Amino acid sequence: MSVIMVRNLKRDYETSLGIIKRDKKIINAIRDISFEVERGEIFGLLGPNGAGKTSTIKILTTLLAPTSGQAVVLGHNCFGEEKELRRKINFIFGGERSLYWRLSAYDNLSYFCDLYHVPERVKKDRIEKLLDMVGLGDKAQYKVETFSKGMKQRLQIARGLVNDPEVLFLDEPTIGLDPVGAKTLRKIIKQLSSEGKTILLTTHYMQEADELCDRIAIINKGKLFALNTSEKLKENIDSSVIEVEIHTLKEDTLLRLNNIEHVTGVDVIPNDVGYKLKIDCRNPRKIMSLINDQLSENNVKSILMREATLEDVYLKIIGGDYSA
Ligand SMILES: Nc1ncnc2c1ncn2[C@@H]1O[C@H](COP(=O)(O)OP(=O)(O)OP(=O)(O)O)[C@@H](O)[C@H]1O
Repeated sequence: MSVIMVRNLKRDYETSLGIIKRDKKIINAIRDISFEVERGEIFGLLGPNGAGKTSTIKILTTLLAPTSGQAVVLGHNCFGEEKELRRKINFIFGGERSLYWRLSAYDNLSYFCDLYHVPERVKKDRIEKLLDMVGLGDKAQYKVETFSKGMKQRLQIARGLVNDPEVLFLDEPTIGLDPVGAKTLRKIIKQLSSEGKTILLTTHYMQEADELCDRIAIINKGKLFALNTSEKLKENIDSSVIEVEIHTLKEDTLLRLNNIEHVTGVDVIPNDVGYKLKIDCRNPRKIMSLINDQLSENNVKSILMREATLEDVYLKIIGGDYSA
């Protein structure tokens, strides 16, 4: 049985418009999403702002009722069996301020242990172990208000583990962290998964998703657009990219590039130099000189060849369409 099972999930919000708020508008935040997550998996939900990621996590963590469809975690219905489920899961919303800043790190965790009815005989050991795990063992008695953002975020992770949850939901866990802080957090997330915890996370950082996630779901406008391992997602798009920076863009350049055999698409991104052309292709070595020929009048500044990244996949799927 899958640890998380989402089937034909839908969630609408009703909002009022205008000053006297008589006009109602329905927002279809989740239109139709289905996926399953297995035990020990790190599962990533990617998508632009407003795609429906947080709403999905809120439903799975029993904080929001679905409009229709099924959301089942650890065999418990997320709507109707909240009490049983809440003991076994936990969640962390990146950048949240659920910690008590006037209390020490230890006392914060102690407070949250009590909320989850963690037995006194295991409480002290668990708190110490968690503080060590997130690298705050020597800061146990320091007040949270003296902590940096990264330290607070790591304490949030510890807070999310006080009830030893089987499933952990992380909404943008590394948002606002410096590269070292984010790396430390990713290491902790991997360690948790290797201990058998199931993790569902959202992130806007493609490299992070690539490094962490066993499987990735890309959603947009409340619908699932792709679901697979990062490797398979990359294989499914044409697997190489030639990036060219040019000073000038001639009228027929794109047409000429698109006519080259093995070229499957060209994106134009204006930049400081003039334009960056992202040419999706197969057999890049074979067509490199042809591309160079076609760009001879475009004042080429640089040209490089690389394998497709998860960001290429994401941009291809989401395109420039950000309207929710
Ligand atoms: N309480 C609410 N009332 C009305 N509309 C809402 C509410 N919460 C979310 N929405 C709308 O639902 C849609 C999905 O929002 P959601 O927060 O789930 O997206 P998201 O993918 O998490 O976005 P982000 O990456 O910006 O966090 C958006 O159009 C949003 O404006």
